[in-house]
Parts: sequence; structure tokens; C-alpha cells
Amino acid sequence: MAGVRGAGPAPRTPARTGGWRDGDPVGSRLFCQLDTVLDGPLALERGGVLPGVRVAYETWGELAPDGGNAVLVEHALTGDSHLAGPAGPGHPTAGWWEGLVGPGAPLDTDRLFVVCANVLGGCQGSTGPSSTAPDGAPWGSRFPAVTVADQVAVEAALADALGIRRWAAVLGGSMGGMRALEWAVAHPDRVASLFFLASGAAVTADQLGTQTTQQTAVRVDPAWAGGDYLPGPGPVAGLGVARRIAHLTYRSSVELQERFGNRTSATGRFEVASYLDHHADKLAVRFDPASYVVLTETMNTWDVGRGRGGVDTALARVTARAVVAGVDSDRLYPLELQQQVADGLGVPLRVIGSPYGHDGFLIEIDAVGALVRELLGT
Ligand SMILES: CC(=O)SCCNC(=O)CCNC(=O)[C@H](O)C(C)(C)COP(=O)(O)OP(=O)(O)OC[C@H]1O[C@@H](n2cnc3c(N)ncnc32)[C@H](O)[C@@H]1OP(=O)(O)O
Ligand SMILES: N[C@@H](CCO)C(=O)O
Repeated sequence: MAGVRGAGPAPRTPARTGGWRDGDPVGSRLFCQLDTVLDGPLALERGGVLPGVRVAYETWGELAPDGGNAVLVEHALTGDSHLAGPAGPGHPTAGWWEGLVGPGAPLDTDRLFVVCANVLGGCQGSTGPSSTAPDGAPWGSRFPAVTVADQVAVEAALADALGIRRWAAVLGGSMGGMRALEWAVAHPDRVASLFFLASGAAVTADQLGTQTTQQTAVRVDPAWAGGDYLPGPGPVAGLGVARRIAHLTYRSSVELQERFGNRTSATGRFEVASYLDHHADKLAVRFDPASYVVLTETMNTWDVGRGRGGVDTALARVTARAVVAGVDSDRLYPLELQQQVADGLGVPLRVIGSPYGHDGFLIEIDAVGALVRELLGT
């Protein structure tokens, strides 16, 4: 098998699946330097080149000798490899799909080997704009544009490194749903089943409008410095504005009205504004603004049909058994986007009833878990 570099304490997964890298944060993250697996620099869809790529990932359960019990879970925009488990060293947040993973859980670790990797372009261990370029300085503004297809190419190299020829399932919501669908279209022979949740087959004008506005919020912060603020906290005020804009699209107007209405707190601040301040502040301390710009641009260029004769032709390549689901109050990825994918795959659309809007894919764990069980028979 191609080389996976790493040194330090023995990984808790089989030795060939990776290892700690000296000096990296502690926690359950493993690191895979993919250079040898990729057999040279990574040529990117939009013309850039990355001379070396590292992926941070976590695993739960044991890989079967035939590699046939592996499932890949794809995180969304500000997620990371920490699918489950408490916050702690190396992990700024608790698991983002806590409750879905474990013995007897929908992602049943008595049976399955669950993998979750930080995305290319991210800031939680995988190569991104805050990583060090070959000249020893952070990539910053020089970090090349990456597409969903590039991100999946990196994950395919990780799968090769882990000895996983075919995933029993690839699952993802929101931006994670894009990678899950790209996997099923680009590598139909490597994906046995697909869970596509709260996402779409191609970016919409509405999403482009909100995402480019978020990028502008980051870039107009004087601390952005053309994207070369690293090292340093950088444009956290701009990132905070971006998060406020984004968070509004993640929740439903009905929920916000019921929770906050036009009430003010003792300080006179509108409660909904205070709520958005809180989410902005929480993101600013855990997420790199340049990664935010890179990853929103990845979503801006998402179109599974590009170079494939359109969305319907692309979807026709999928051989995986599929569950396609959405949240009825999602105003960012409305149900018609998942309906298009369901129709293309010839499966019924499953609708999760929830007042929480797009974030319902993170919050409605019982409903999501029931669909995962249906897909995997767990
Ligand atoms: C798929 C991924 O990988 S994404 C990674 C995880 N996602 C994120 O972290 C994104 C940011 N967070 C979120 O989107 C949401 O918090 C979710 C989806 C994770 C959880 O949603 P919910 O449980 O409904 O939490 P909600 O949005 O109500 O936020 C609760 C927080 O707001 C705070 N809050 C509520 N009202 C107010 C208010 N008026 N003023 C200030 N703060 C407030 C609460 O104190 C709580 O704070 P805490 O999270 O620090 O404990
Ligand atoms: N809360 C999610 C929403 C995007 O899907 C995130 O921040 O990743």
C-alpha cells in the first residue's frame, strides 16, 4: 500500500491506517500525509497545484479485514473531523453528530468502521490557507481555489491509504452532502450506499448571493490584508458578520420569531441580535477566516453536472442505494433541491419535519438517525 507517514504514539486504529504526526495537537485526530498516495503534486480542477496534502481524520470502530464495513461521514462548512466525542485538546467543539455514532447507534461501531476527515481547504488539521507553504510561510492568499471534486479526490487518496476500496456508505449534509454526492457520481464503483441530506446538486443564485456577501464581509475587514494576515487572528470582525448573515439562513423565520420576537435584553440589545453575536463570537475563536472564504468559494462553484453533460446525466452514473432527505423549513437548501436529486436517482424524497430550518440536519438527530438506520440496516 502507498505510504502513510506519521510518527509518535501508536494509533488506536490498525497501524497501517495512519499515525500521529510529531508536534500535532493531541486528541483523537489522526493525520495522513498523502503525497506518496497521490503520487506527486495534486493538480486542482481550477488550475492550481498543491505540492503536498495532509488530511486530519478520526475513526470509530474497527476496520474489517476485507475493508467492507467502512463508512465515510462528510462534515459541513464549519465542521471538522470530530463527528462524535467531547470537546477537548485538539477539538474546539464537541462532536457535531453526537448520538449518531457508537455501539448500537445508527452508525453502529460494533459493526462499522466510521471515518470522518477534515476537508481540503479547512482549518482543523487538513491542508488549507493557514497551512505552511513550501517556502515556510502560510499559504494565505496564495492558497489555490479548490472544488468539491478536488476535495473528493483527496478523500479517495485517504481511502486508498486506509485500505478501503469501497465505502459501505458515504453520508453528508449541507456542504458534506456535496462531497457525498460527488463521491457517488465520480466513483460509483466505490460507494455502495449514499445518504444525501439538506443539500443540492448545484449552487443556486440565492446561495451565491448570501455566500458572496459573507465573503465580502470578511474581505472588507481591514485586518484581511488581502488574505495575508497570517499568522495572527486576522479579520475576525468580518468573519463574525459573515457568520451572522449565514446563521440567519441556517434557521427559520418562524423559529426566530417564536424564540426572540422583537424583545430586547436588559442591555437594550435585541435578543436576536445578541443570539447572532454569540454565534459570531463562537466561530471567530475556532475558525480561520481564509478557510471560510476558500470553502464558501468551493460551495459557490459546486455543480455536480459540470463537465458531465448536466446534473441529470451526472446523477445517472450513480449506482449506490440512496436515501435523499431534506428539512421542511430549510430556506437555504429548500426541498426542491433534494427533490431534483431524488428524482435523478429514482428514489422517494424523505422529509424531516422541523422548525429549525437548515440546521435541522444537525439538530434532528432522531429523525436523521432513523434514516441512517434505514440506509444501513443498523
Ligand atoms: C455539520 C457541521 O459540521 S457544523 C459544526 C457544528 N456547527 C456549528 O457549530 C455551527 C454553529 N452552531 C449552530 O449552528 C447551532 O448552534 C447548532 C446547530 C450546532 C445547535 O443548534 P441549537 O442547539 O438549536 O443551538 P442554538 O442555535 O439555539 O444556540 C444555542 C446557543 O445560543 C445561546 N443563546 C441563545 N439565545 C441567546 C441570546 N438571546 N443571546 C445570546 N446567546 C444566546 C445559548 O446560550 C447557546 O449558547 P452555547 O451554544 O454557547 O451553549
Ligand atoms: N451550521 C452548519 C451550517 C452549514 O451547513 C455549519 O456551520 O457548518
